[in-house]
Amino acid sequence: MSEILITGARLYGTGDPVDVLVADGHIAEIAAVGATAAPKSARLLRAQGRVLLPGFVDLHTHLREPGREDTETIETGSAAAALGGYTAVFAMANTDPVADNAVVVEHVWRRGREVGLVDVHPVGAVTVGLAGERLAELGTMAKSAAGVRMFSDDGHCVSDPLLMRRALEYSTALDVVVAQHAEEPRLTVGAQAHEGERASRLGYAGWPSSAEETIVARDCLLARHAGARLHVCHVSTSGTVDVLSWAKELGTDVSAEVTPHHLLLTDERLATYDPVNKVNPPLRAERDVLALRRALADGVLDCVATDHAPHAPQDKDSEWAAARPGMLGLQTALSIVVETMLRPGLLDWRGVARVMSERPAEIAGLPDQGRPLAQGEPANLVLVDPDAEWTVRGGELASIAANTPYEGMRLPAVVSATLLRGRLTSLEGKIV
Ligand SMILES: NC(=O)N[C@@H](CC(=O)O)C(=O)O
Ligand SMILES: [Zn+2]
Ligand SMILES: [Zn+2]
Repeated sequence: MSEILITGARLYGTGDPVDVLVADGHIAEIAAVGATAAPKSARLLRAQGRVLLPGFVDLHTHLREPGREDTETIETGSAAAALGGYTAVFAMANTDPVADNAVVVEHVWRRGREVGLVDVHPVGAVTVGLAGERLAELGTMAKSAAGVRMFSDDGHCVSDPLLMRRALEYSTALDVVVAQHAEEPRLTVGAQAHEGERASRLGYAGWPSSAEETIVARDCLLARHAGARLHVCHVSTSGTVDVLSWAKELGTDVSAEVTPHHLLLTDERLATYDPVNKVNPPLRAERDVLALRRALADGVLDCVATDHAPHAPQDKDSEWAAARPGMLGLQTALSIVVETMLRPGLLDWRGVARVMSERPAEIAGLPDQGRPLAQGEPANLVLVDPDAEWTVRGGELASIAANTPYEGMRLPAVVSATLLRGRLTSLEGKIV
């Protein structure tokens, strides 16, 4: 395998620029500029003082294959991930057929390997067909070639407490994590938007914060009693932050993610009537956004996950109530984190590495991702130009779907290059 010499990179955005020699899929050497023992044949990647970080890990992606290849495929989603700086993604189980058995998870895993742009880890469904009635065969999926590490009915809440309890108990024996889409369905019947003044003025049925918070509180208690690990998907309210903070103080083994869109956007977007802003859980109030940012900075929220959710134009460009919830996220995540966390001084680049790479890799138990930038470590890397800006155009993103809420926005930070096990997967906005 050919060597790559990254010259003049700043590790975690700090200190003097250094040279990083990548060989055989690993970091072979880190030395002062010009001081590595790089062979003449090594390919040069001029970093020009840009920021080098461990490759990002997304615990929450919808790749839509099998079933909705008209909106995204494992190939196009992998390309979006590589362009966004990701080296591993977790593909949610709400496909058609549902990833509730070894055949489907192995297909997703194999297809991800064939494409080879990012490690695609299938998430297994908790219940058969996401129907919330019977547990799926978690053990068979965990022991399959796909080696499933995370289970979720995402898109649906495992709302039956007995089923959730069983899933948590079972997960401890398999050493896997159950990720919950926290939404008490009895409280969100017909819900269209964040319950509040804006939704009622527009006549939309409200999605109350309590529908999320009650499930998170319940699941923290269930996980604690089962001695199990729980992961909470797409946290959206300040009340959930309070519940998580309490549960963590008690020593509950719970982790939680926040999406870029919940860190930036509020239900003010409802005024546009544009369903590109419709997402589950819904965009919330300013005070929620501020609480989520603070919680991500201080570790009550562990990581950022995109909830990348491609949708076809016919499922999105309709009246609000008929539109599907969800928005693209893989190629814009870093820029939104820079805009909402780094620029206001809530996180430095070290912190960005923590919330976008290290913590998600730990939560999922990936041994070769989110590793330190040090000699001998796997070369899963992303090089970021912190000073560059770009303008988002949905039609230019690698996804088949184009449903980005950031259309036309000018955003900070550009991914210059992504390396997966020492091989370039993206370079200057192009797939390699
Ligand atoms: N987030 C969404 O609004 N939609 C997701 C499902 C989910 O994450 O709950 C989808 O699959 O489209
Ligand atoms: Zn969800
Ligand atoms: Zn999701």
